[in-house]
Amino acid sequence: MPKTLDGQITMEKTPSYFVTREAPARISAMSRDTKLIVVVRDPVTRAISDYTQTLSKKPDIPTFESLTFKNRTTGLIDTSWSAIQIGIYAKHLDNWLQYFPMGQILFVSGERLISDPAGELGRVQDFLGLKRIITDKHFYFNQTKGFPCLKKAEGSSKPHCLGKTKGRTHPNIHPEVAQRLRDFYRPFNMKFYQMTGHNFGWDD
Ligand SMILES: Nc1ncnc2c1ncn2[C@@H]1O[C@H](COP(=O)(O)OS(=O)(=O)O)[C@@H](OP(=O)(O)O)[C@H]1O
Repeated sequence: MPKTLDGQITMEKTPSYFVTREAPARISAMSRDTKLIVVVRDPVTRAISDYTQTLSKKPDIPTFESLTFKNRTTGLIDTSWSAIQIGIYAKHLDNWLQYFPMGQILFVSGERLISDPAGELGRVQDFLGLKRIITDKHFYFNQTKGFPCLKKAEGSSKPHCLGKTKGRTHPNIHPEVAQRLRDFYRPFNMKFYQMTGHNFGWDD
């Protein structure tokens, strides 16, 4: 990490940090004051999104259903499959709380990042002790993309949406499979809501 000067904030983003066992100890050893931001979304949608991303690179992988279950008849879920494992947020958070207090971690709602990007980024700016520079006026909803986009990209006068790999169409998952996954995640989600003091609304 480069040294941060007064008035600067150094940021580093890697999706796998949150689920990497060694990450909290290593980051804490580097700087105990590091602020941590984690974007979380409904773990069922997250698993399907994860699968969709893998499928786009390896079209020959088995179906989502066959990877989800260890045993389809009993409904036993394969928790060793990373797409499932990553969504057990309470378990991963437990690991971080051994090294960082809750006040140093901000959980951003992936759903609200889409429905109210300025509101969610407002929380991020407050958490980082920044003035709320990014507001509603920076975004518009792009009907073609189906997502919010920036009215102007940084250093440009043109609108900017995230790339093609963000916001892919998900395959249809059998409702029974999705329901079984909802039931699986519910207790972990409840624990996560309790730990963070925030109901993300995935089980409403
Ligand atoms: N504004 C905007 N535009 C496009 N996409 C948006 C936006 N805001 C959030 N999202 C959601 O971001 C999801 C992709 O991010 P990833 O989690 O794959 O990013 S990363 O690879 O972990 O960095 C992606 O998930 P998928 O829909 O499954 O592709 C989106 O739902």
